[in-house]
Amino acid sequence: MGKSIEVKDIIFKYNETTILKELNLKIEEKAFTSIIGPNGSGKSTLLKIIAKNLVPHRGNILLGDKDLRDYAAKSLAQEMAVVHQSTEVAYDFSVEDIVLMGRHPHLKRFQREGLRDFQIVKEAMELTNTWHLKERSINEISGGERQRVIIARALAQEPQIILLDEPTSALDIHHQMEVLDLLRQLNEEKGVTIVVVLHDLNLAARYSKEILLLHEGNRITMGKTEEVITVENLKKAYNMEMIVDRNVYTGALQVLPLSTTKTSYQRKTKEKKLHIVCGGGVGKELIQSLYDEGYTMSIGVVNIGDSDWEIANILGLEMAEESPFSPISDDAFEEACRLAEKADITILTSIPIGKGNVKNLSIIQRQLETEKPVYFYKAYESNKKFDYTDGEGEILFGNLLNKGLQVLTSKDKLLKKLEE
Ligand SMILES: Nc1ncnc2c1ncn2[C@@H]1O[C@H](COP(=O)(O)OP(=O)(O)OP(=O)(O)O)[C@@H](O)[C@H]1O
Repeated sequence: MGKSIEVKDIIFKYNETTILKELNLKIEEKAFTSIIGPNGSGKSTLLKIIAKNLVPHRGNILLGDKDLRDYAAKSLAQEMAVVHQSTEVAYDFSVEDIVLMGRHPHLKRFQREGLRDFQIVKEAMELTNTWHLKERSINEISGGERQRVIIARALAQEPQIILLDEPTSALDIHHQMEVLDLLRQLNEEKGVTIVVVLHDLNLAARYSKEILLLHEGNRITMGKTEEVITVENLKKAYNMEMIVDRNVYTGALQVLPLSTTKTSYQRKTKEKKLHIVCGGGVGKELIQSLYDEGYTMSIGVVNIGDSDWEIANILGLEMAEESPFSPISDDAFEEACRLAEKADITILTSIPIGKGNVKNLSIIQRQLETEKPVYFYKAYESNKKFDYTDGEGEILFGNLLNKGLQVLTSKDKLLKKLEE
């Protein structure tokens, strides 16, 4: 049976500096909890306290209903395995010997490992893709391989709880996903509680059921992933603007940090004013780049809540808005035309055209009737279908090209054109 972890009124200091400030939280059994927060917020310290590697100055930890202080090292190791950040190993053990060490909490004094122990070790090594390394020295394999070996040792321990501090930091993208998929599998199929410190917010959002967000030793919030990964919470912790939306392929929440280098006071603003016709997240990177370049912009028509709308909202841009998931109304259309008229240049992005937003092409048509430049920013060559109107969009778009809509196929070309 798994056990919950309850952190009660924990205060922890290094010398005179208070690192964790009266922290309270509960991680239920079978949870998959990520701990996130900026550098120095106390994530590793908290993990070490839960692992009983550090003793708090005040407060206590309950594992199930028993105080952590009442656990002997061996019985704690039967419940909980820990994968620390630094995976350096002092002695020249073979990889298999290192993983075998995971069996020690289950052996009696002087008892040798039996067949079952070797089987468990082999299984753990196969799951972590390390079996082929078994005879190599732990100090003569790569950092990423070593990290997977240490995870194999934790699995061989057959714990109900696994604590991991940045287990993916030395891994390439393939192995990052492999490790997190494995942790998810252990969690879902065997009910193992996973508590993992992660820096990568996108991985945390994709894999966790629950997230604890720390900032300067305080808990900003803890809850379901959707409740924690919000623009407001991330801003409080990381002191920067981020966009949060859902990945169109995986459906997972994703975080796009906006540039920290060009804060508003460092930005040199440009004279020219642009109007961007975008939507569905197609324009967000362009909007950020143009903003960093110093352009004043308006956008629309966009639906409220769409990720293009979100970035424009954060940057305080003027917008012609429509209600979420609603077709463009006449009022929103007129507002967008008014904004485009005020602009020096109008830019159409590669938006998919549906019945709801086909009016956006009419904004471009109107602008083409003026003397002002109008560009189509086609960020990538694609044969992907863009017309979902049964042909109307394609005809309208063809008309725009005939009327002189200029196509620019890279951001550099667009930026150069804007400078003319
Ligand atoms: N051994 C130590 N002695 C003194 N101070 C320490 C020690 N270890 C950590 N600290 C300090 O405690 C604070 C919290 O450190 P901790 O490693 O828990 O943060 P973290 O959130 O895990 O950071 P990171 O994301 O950089 O790994 C930091 O200010 C750090 O400098």
